[in-house]
Amino acid sequence: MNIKILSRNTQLYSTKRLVEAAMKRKHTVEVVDPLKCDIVIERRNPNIYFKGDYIKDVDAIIPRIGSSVTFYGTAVVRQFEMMGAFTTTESEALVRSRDKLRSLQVLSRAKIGLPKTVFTNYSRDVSGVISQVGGPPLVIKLLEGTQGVGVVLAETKNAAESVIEAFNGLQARVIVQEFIKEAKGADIRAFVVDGHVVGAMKRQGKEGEFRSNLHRGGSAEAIELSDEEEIAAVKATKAMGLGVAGVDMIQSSRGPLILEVNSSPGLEGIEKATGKDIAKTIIRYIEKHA
Ligand SMILES: Nc1ncnc2c1ncn2[C@@H]1O[C@H](COP(=O)(O)OP(=O)(O)OP(=O)(O)O)[C@@H](O)[C@H]1O
Ligand SMILES: [Mg+2]
Ligand SMILES: [Mg+2]
Repeated sequence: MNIKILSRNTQLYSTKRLVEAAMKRKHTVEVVDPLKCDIVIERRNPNIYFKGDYIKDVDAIIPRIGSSVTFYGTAVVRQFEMMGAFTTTESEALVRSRDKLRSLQVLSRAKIGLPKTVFTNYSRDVSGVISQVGGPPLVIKLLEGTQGVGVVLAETKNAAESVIEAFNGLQARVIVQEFIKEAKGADIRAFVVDGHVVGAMKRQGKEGEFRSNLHRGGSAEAIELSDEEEIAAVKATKAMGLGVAGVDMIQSSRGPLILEVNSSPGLEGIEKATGKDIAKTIIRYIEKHA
């Protein structure tokens, strides 16, 4: 098959692994920087112009779209869809996943456990918002953060008020969320491909850090999910409409709670923690569906 990996950087671990896995299975594979693609639109003839030529006969694409280029990256994914290529991440699902508020709305309708979350447009009544989520300590998140940046723990009412007011002053939209203390700075990343959990790890934040993100210095180890956790991860991925997803959840006293569903989850952490060939699993998923 002719597979394109949409990625800005051929040297990234995930990109390299996907290229390697596709080659091993005898596919033709190329890394395409979505920002270097021109989208050509005319009657009944959707095209993409890349490096001086039109891209032709693509069977499948694997979008690896960073959150800073969501708009253009999604347009390129959509164009490949118009050209009839199979995609491991549909453009609609990609956009949906990039907005934490929209994601939580979709997940809540699908009856998936979530930390109680409040979104307010303009918080004249900051203290009302704070009491909605059960008072401090609470978590404040930028709507479009990633890698743990823009996720703040406010331990007192005063701290919560100042942080919310500061973000509002910067015109940054935030959600306010109950803090799940029992998680003790740990979370679970479940990697889902084609409706199945293909690997899972528990991440622990470094000493004194409530965020478990590996980019924030957390450590990871492979774990076996409980049935309840596995069902939650699969259900969340399905609700988001994603073929490949990294589902983040925390263990609470009332069961697993989903924090977010990532649509371009990195392969390095999960492959190193589990020793599994996740890249190959993604290529096999394409072989089954493209
Ligand atoms: N409500 C909460 N209660 C306890 N811990 C939380 C809560 N929300 C987030 N955390 C911790 O903070 C981390 C980062 O939060 P979240 O996943 O929402 O942000 P992110 O910036 O999008 O991260 P990612 O890089 O995984 O996309 C979580 O992995 C978890 O360890
Ligand atoms: Mg995220
Ligand atoms: Mg996360």
